[in-house]
Amino acid sequence: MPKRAPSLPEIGLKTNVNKVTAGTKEIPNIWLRDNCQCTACVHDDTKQRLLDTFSIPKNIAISNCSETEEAINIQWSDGHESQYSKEFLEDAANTFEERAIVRQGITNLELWGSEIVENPPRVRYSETGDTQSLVTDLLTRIRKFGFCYVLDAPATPEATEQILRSIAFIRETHYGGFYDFTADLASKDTAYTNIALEAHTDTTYFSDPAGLQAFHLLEHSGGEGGASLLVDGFKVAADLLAEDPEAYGILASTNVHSHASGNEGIYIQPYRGFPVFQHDPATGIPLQVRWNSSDRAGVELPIDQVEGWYDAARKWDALLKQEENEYWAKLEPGKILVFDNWRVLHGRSAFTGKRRICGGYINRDDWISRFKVGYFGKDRILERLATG
Ligand SMILES: C[N+](C)(C)CCCC[C@H](N)C(=O)O
Ligand SMILES: O=C(O)CCC(=O)C(=O)O
Repeated sequence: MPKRAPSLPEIGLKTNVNKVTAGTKEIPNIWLRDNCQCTACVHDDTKQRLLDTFSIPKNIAISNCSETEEAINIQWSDGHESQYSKEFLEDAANTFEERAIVRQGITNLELWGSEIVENPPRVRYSETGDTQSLVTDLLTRIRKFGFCYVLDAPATPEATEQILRSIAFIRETHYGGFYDFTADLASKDTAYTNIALEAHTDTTYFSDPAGLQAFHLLEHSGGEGGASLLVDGFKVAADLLAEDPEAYGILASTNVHSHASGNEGIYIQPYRGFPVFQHDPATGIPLQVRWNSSDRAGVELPIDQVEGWYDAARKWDALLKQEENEYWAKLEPGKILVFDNWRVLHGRSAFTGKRRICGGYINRDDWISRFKVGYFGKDRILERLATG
């Protein structure tokens, strides 16, 4: 569990002016009143605000207040009574980084390169059917490393789907929901061929790219090749930032468009362009790598200025293709690969023969939600909603 900030602000009351303070910060009455957690202000089941925020008088004041070791009790000038735990108030006064931890489900990231082949993150499927602890272990490793294997899984689409659905519902796309594909161009996308695919993230053409992606190789017969490639996009982005901050800045600030246009009647593009690298503006924490050269459409620059973007992208591409950043592995029946498509790029070598893979996409918000419940617990999540 992340440690609470060591220097927590002293929570107290300035009774002479009837203000709640957290260290040197005065907590505005309107925020306090609006975030009363009583069951008249917050629906006990749905956790939604019942209070009409703007029915609170702009000059709401503290009529009476008392402080205990753990909490602050307030009688408001509108007659309402509220109680706030000091931990709740500490959270409100904390740094953006601290407040983001529970909201975004943040753990310490383990960046990796090709050396991960020595000890890749993995969990073991157990016949016990206790998928809840399996899922928490699986997602904790994915949150930390960006990917994890599920070993000893039944080599069936059914078992694969069941494991994915124990995380969250599978995302329906124009490829269907749970996918089971071979090189037959059943969908007009190069994934459904046997050519090599360089490291990329999927669904850059969706406004909200798939969060998790899973591959379970069920069969590869009568041929060779088809090795799987993983690259830690956050690690390589950090390397680019260190080596060429200008190139990094161009890729982090230039919007790029993408498309999926191979299937009859389907011409998908996101509602806006997105940069290759995205961070949380409040904390600088890396959020997403969006990279797919095959599906790239326009670069959102005046045409006579795009060369700088290409120069920066060439440097990024070269780093992605450095052996030290490439983790190659042969997937096999019973070994399910699940990875964070917002961080880890994937690819494959060309292959011959019949090769069949099943798996699914899960939305970012849905898998992070499931991770948070297992890692932080419901109570901690709920108590941080107003202050995150
Ligand atoms: C088979 N499966 C549905 C996983 C992939 C479909 C193709 C994904 C596409 N090439 C992209 O990069 O988004
Ligand atoms: O066939 C594979 O191993 C990967 C295919 C792929 O990159 C994809 O489906 O996005």
